[in-house]
Amino acid sequence: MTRPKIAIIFTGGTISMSIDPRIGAAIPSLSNEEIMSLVTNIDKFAEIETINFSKLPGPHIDPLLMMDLRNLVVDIIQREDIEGVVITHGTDTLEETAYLLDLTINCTKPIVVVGAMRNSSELGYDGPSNLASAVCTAISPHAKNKGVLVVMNNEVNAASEVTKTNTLSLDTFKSLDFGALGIVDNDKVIFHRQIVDRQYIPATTIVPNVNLIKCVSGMDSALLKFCVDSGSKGVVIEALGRGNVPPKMLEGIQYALEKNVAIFIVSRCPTGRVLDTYGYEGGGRQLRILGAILGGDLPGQKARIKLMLALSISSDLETLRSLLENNQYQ
Ligand SMILES: NC(=O)C[C@H](N)C(=O)O
Repeated sequence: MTRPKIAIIFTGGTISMSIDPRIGAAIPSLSNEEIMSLVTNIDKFAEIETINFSKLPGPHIDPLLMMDLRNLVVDIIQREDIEGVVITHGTDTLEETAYLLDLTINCTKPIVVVGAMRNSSELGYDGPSNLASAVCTAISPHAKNKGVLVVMNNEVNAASEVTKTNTLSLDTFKSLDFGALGIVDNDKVIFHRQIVDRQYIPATTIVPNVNLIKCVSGMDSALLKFCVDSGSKGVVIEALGRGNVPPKMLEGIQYALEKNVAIFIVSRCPTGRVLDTYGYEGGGRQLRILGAILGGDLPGQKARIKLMLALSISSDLETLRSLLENNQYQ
């Protein structure tokens, strides 16, 4: 019987880690073959080709590497013999890589990102079961045309919606606004809903100098001005509530926009979208009139990826607005 062929690209993360006895802490150490040997019985479902990208922990993966990974995935997914691609990744930055892949790859074949919360030296290493679920998702006909998916702990989430919510739990990846897309039940994938708002940004390069600033009460413009003066091409502001900033930040926002540095507003609240509801000083209405762009319900780290990609297409603020807001605010 011919089985579907799946490429698994290994990038590192806890799924590749064990405890190094010299330091008593986890580092990437397992070979791809060692990991695959623990995913018992997967060969009954799929033929696996393993590809090495890196052996890096999540915090060592930067946006330029994410783009290299994206270009590799594009090459592999185009191969006729490959039905789907699975990517192993450190969970700390998994959502950023998954979102970058989702925004920049336009294809029907499944692309699944997976990791582990416990390394292979810990009790209950979850890498093999997560990998098995990821492969089962990649071969599922139902997973076609759904963009990039994140599979962990038997749940399937959309890369555009999911975020890491807990430092320890196996159940850490959640789509806080909308809930999971589906589940992996043994080898079957069951979807409960569709993703309504997928977006494609035809970027093949990325502009890495984009900063993220989280608002706090009483904040002033110092950090914002520092970003602009040190060469930022755009700044994401995790604003307060519905998308408002303390009044002393207005001067910095104006300073940035005068220098053609894009200001992309999201909220520091874990759920809900930003909107220009408030008209007081520093309220969203004023930010929008000044020229700030609104980022919907994205968390800051994903908004930063989106802005970096959009900046590789254009630095014109109005073009950026239409790419980033994508008709959400008309
Ligand atoms: N669970 C994990 O993968 C966390 C790890 N620190 C990483 O991102 O590489």
